[in-house]
This record gives sequence, C-alpha cells and structure tokens, in this order.
Amino acid sequence: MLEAVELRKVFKGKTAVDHVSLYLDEGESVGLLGPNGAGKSTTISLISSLLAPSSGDVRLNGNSVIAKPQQLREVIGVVPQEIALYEALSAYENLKFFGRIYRLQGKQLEMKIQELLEVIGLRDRQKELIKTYSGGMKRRVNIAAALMHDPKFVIMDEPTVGIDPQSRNHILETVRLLNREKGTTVLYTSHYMEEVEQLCSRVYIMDHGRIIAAGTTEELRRILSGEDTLLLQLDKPDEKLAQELRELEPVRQVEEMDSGLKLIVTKQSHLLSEVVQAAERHRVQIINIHVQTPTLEDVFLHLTGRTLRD
Ligand SMILES: Nc1ncnc2c1ncn2[C@@H]1O[C@H](COP(=O)(O)OP(=O)(O)OP(=O)(O)O)[C@@H](O)[C@H]1O
Repeated sequence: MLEAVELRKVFKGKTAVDHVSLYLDEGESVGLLGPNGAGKSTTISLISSLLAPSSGDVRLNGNSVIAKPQQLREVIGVVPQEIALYEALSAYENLKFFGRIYRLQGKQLEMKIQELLEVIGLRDRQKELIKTYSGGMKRRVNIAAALMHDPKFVIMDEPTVGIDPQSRNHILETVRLLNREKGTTVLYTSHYMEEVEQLCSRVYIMDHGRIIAAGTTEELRRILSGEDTLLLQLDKPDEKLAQELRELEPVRQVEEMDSGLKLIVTKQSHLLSEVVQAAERHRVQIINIHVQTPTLEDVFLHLTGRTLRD
C-alpha cells in the first residue's frame, strides 16, 4: 500500500496542499479529481517524492519514504503533465534512453520498448522524431517512458488534457489495460468527471488544497441520494430566470449552461409547475426537461457550489 499521511505543502506562505491523506491499495484504480489549482499536481509531486512536504508523511507498505525515496522510485512511475521527452530523438530512442536509466539492456530493453510501443499504438511510427508528433502522440510516449521499469504504481497527472480524441482513447485504453489486465495500481488525476467515473473504482475530490470528499463513485453519488438533477433546455439564456429559480425552496443549485439550466433539486418536490410558470413569466420557452440521477460532477457542484471547470 502507498499512503499519504496528513501531507502539507506551503509555498511562500500559500498552502497548496492542506493535510491531505489518501491511500492506494495494490491493484486499485483511484481518481484524484479537482479543478485547476486545487493542488493535485503538488499532491502527486509529494507522493512521488519529487517534492519534500512541509509536514506529513508518505509511506510504502507502512515505511516512511521521505528520507529514503529510492525504494519508492523503483516501484513508481509518474506521468507528469508536461512532456519530458527529447524532441530531436525518435520515440524509439527516447524509450531506449529511459529504459537505460532503469538499467534495462540488450534483449530485455528491446522487448520492453516494442511491448510499450504496441500498447500506446505507435509501433509503426517509432522511428519518427518526437518533434514531428502531435501533442497527443507525445503524451502517449511520455506515458510509455514512465512504464519502462514495470512500476507497480502509476501516477498520471491529467494525461488527456488538450489532446486529440484518438490519443485520448488510446490513453484511456492504456490505463484500463494496465489496471485490469496487468494489475498495476493507478492514481489518475483529472478534472474530467466522466473519465474518472469510467476508469476508477474509488475517488478523492480535492478543492483548495484539501480532500473534501472520498469514497467509491457509488458512495459519492449517494451524497446526493435525496436529490435529482433537472436539465432544462431553453430557447435563450435568461439570467433573471436563473436567479428566480435559485430562490425556490427545493432548488439547491442552479448552473447556467450553453443550452439552458441545470438544477439540483430535492427529490419528489413538486417543482415542475413552478419552473414552467417562472419560465412563462420571463418569456423563456422550455424546449425540453430531463430528469437524471446525479453524476460526480453534480456531487462536486453540490459540495463546492462551483463546477469543476470554473
Ligand atoms: N512551485 C510553486 N510555487 C508557488 N506556488 C505554487 C507552486 N506550485 C504550485 N503552486 C500553487 O499551488 C496551488 C496548487 O497548484 P497545483 O498545480 O498543485 O494544482 P492542480 O490541481 O494540479 O492544478 P492544475 O490542474 O492547474 O495543475 C496553486 O495555487 C499554485 O499556484
């Protein structure tokens, strides 16, 4: 088990990570979810011993690794947000370089490189220089580089931000394969709820440097078990209508979206006629009303009053 215990990191008087405790059991796929600036990258750097905490501890199978990180470094692979590759070398040459750092050589090194190129779907382009790759392809090579030493724990920092759909799918597939078929323990950081819901069995939600909720996706959704999400598709946006709905008793949250409004409301409230009347008063036409069970995104909205992408 890899564990963070009451981690804190203060940068020049600003607390970026505030008493964060989390654990990864072997074989788990765990999500760390939070908006930009929540402290996810700093938490990852602390857990992987790239950064020293202001206080708190990181433990591998019960033993602190802060003073002696070597043991941890052998079993952990970190995929940072920034691409850390040699642009003037090919994908093959980059992986060879990283493999050598982990003391792989000869046939073993060659096999590992080809295995990982296959996993990331770039075997046929391995001889091309990194600088000719798309952002998504570079990300995929960056992931392979972190896997050269067959780490037991893989920590990924928002690996799908700003990349093309094909690379995104490849990355999600790679995470699945690593976790479900190879049994690798994964900590997956993201601000995309749907990715975490698909990939992870347990989730930590982080905001302003703190863990504000933790549990299985089911448990977290149960935070909203007494509530429904109401999606109103409107013919035009209307700030005043949103404001009026916010003041209705059963309405917990109102979020404005491109096509209308999203309301988190108390279950079984007889709200629809009030909503329809309010829309009529504001001369807004309701094109469609959809009631759905809450998502993790809604849980986040409920806990913080903000959306993940704010
Ligand atoms: N080296 C540093 N020096 C000063 N402040 C920092 C440093 N690194 C991070 N911070 C601050 O700590 C806070 C948390 O940043 P962090 O990068 O961990 O968040 P994040 O959740 O990973 O967000 P993002 O998705 O934008 O990377 C931010 O306010 C950031 O400005």
